[in-house]
Amino acid sequence: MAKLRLEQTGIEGLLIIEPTVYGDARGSFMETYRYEEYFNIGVTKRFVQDNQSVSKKGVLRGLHFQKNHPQGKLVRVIKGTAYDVAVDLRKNSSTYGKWFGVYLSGDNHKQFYIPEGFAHGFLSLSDEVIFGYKCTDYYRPDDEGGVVWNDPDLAIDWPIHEVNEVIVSEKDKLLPKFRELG
Ligand SMILES: Cc1cn([C@H]2C[C@H](O)[C@@H](COP(=O)(O)OP(=O)(O)O[C@H]3O[C@@H](C)C(=O)[C@@H](O)[C@H]3O)O2)c(=O)[nH]c1=O
Repeated sequence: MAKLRLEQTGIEGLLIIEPTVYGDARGSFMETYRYEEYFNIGVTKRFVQDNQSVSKKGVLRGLHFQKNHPQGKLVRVIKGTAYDVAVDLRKNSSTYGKWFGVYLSGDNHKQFYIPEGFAHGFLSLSDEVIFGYKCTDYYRPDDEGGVVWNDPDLAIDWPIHEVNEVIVSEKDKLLPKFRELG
């Protein structure tokens, strides 16, 4: 059974989840998603897509969202360590414009549930980060939105001192600022 440990983040709906890990002489085992148990702690949307990315140290992906078909995401690091950030873009939220960051690693097994209505991104802090996530809606390239990672108003405290250089895609360098979002 999953036996989940839950941490609140101070932002409604945004959850840190720690599944139980069963270690034995062979290695370890954990359930990374189980519908009814995750539903009971607030992960209520169905998932329709699973993704995996591999990143070198210093790669920063984000901050991304979909405009008309928002995706909730259950994210985790399978191998390596990343600093993962969600920004609340829900206009009716008391924490609108606030960000929350958490270290996710293959060793701490933490999962981050980012509901619909957030921008999401992460910074890879180890030589290789294998990142896996489930999404509540399909990827639609024509619906992509984003905010530039180093937006001055969001002022995200990325741990860039832990990497030699920050590597950002050309697409992500051109993302608008938070105050330019409609
Ligand atoms: C995200 C995504 C990308 N792709 C393709 C498009 C492109 O050719 C290639 C790389 O796409 P990107 O540069 O957008 O990948 P990436 O920068 O890793 O995008 C991801 O970033 C993180 C932070 C998220 O939160 C995700 O939702 C997603 O936006 O993969 C898909 O086919 N399906 C997908 O779901």
